[in-house]
Amino acid sequence: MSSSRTPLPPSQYRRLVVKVGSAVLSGPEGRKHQLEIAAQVSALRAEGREVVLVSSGAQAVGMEKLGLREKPKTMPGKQALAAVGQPALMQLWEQAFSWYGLRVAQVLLTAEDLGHRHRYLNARQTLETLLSWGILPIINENDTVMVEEIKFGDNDQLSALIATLVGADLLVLLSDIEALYEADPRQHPGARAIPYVERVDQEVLRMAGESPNRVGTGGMRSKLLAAQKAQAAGIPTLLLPGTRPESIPQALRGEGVGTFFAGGQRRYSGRKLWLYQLPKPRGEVVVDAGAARALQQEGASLLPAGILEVRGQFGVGEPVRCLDAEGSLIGVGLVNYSAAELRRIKGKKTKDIEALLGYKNTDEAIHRDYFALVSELGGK
Ligand SMILES: Nc1ncnc2c1ncn2[C@@H]1O[C@H](COP(=O)(O)OP(=O)(O)O)[C@@H](O)[C@H]1O
Ligand SMILES: N[C@@H](CCC(=O)OP(=O)(O)O)C(=O)O
Repeated sequence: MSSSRTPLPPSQYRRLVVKVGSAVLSGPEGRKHQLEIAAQVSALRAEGREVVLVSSGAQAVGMEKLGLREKPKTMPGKQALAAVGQPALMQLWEQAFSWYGLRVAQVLLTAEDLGHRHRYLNARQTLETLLSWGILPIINENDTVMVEEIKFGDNDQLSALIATLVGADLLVLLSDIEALYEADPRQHPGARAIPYVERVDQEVLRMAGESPNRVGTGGMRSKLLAAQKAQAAGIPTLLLPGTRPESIPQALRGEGVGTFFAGGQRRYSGRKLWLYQLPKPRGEVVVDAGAARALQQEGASLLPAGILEVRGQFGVGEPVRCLDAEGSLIGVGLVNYSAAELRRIKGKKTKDIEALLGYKNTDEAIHRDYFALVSELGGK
């Protein structure tokens, strides 16, 4: 189950996912930064590295196109803005990379796309094909069709998922800030930069200030959560100033810029890692103490008998969070019964399932092979 990756020296990272935040691409210097990032990404490619770009900025570019000073507050407003900005954003990238003879491809995804295993694997094949053709994939969330329930959260989370999906050696987060600081430097100008983070734990998460910048979505906390997700996959993360993209080769040469988050031990691979990283479980099941113990200590599957409560609406095969009676997260798994069915068989013995439902799918509500325990991964 657990597998470890031998840490590579940064100079040998072959496959990189580079995420560019809206703040870097907007404002009077936005186009300049974009051109400079294209130059640096092209240089990485010329060195024989593969790059997948995750680019925010559809809404920021949309604001510029429409001459708006503030981002709309409503979801349809943001979606309409992204619809205006996304083609313009892609046009700018296409132009910028054409200087270096690089062809680009647009890939728009929703969390729902990566929340279904076969669609997840399909997305991977598409990205692998593009990379094998020497084309630079440029990914963004498909803002125009997303609704809150199927949203990734933000592109920091998306980039960590993509890094896992393509088996990247490194995730690079380009933001409008030099590094992670002890505290939000906007509120604490004296805060010191942190060059190295071994593990993203609660203490590190507390360093992040609450709100993002004017155009960003996630803020520093979301970058830390992305680094944590990448860490669970054994992938290191570099947080660098996208306003100075020459920081990318500097960091790869081992010069102390930005913040480096160690990759750590990969605890899971394949399906279990995917379950752990799932952006949006569809519902929750609350289990009794006996079931919690069986799941956590005995490596058992979850039987309907141990379920106390079923929350939300989900279908067969969809991911749900599993909580103990105190509300603590035990893990995430794929259910063998729908929410409506589980409500009818919760707390009941296995032998009664068929009589209650008129059929029996399997004995288990969640099979062990489709369940990822959060405790083994150090919290989520
Ligand atoms: N501890 C911290 N260290 C560095 N930056 C922080 C910290 N806490 C909050 N921030 C803020 O996070 C912002 C970057 O996040 P975000 O607005 O999401 O940017 P992006 O558009 O690049 O995704 C910075 O501008 C910074 O003010
Ligand atoms: N998909 C959105 C970006 C969302 C997002 O996460 O933005 P950011 O925090 O700047 O990386 C857009 O293109 O405007």
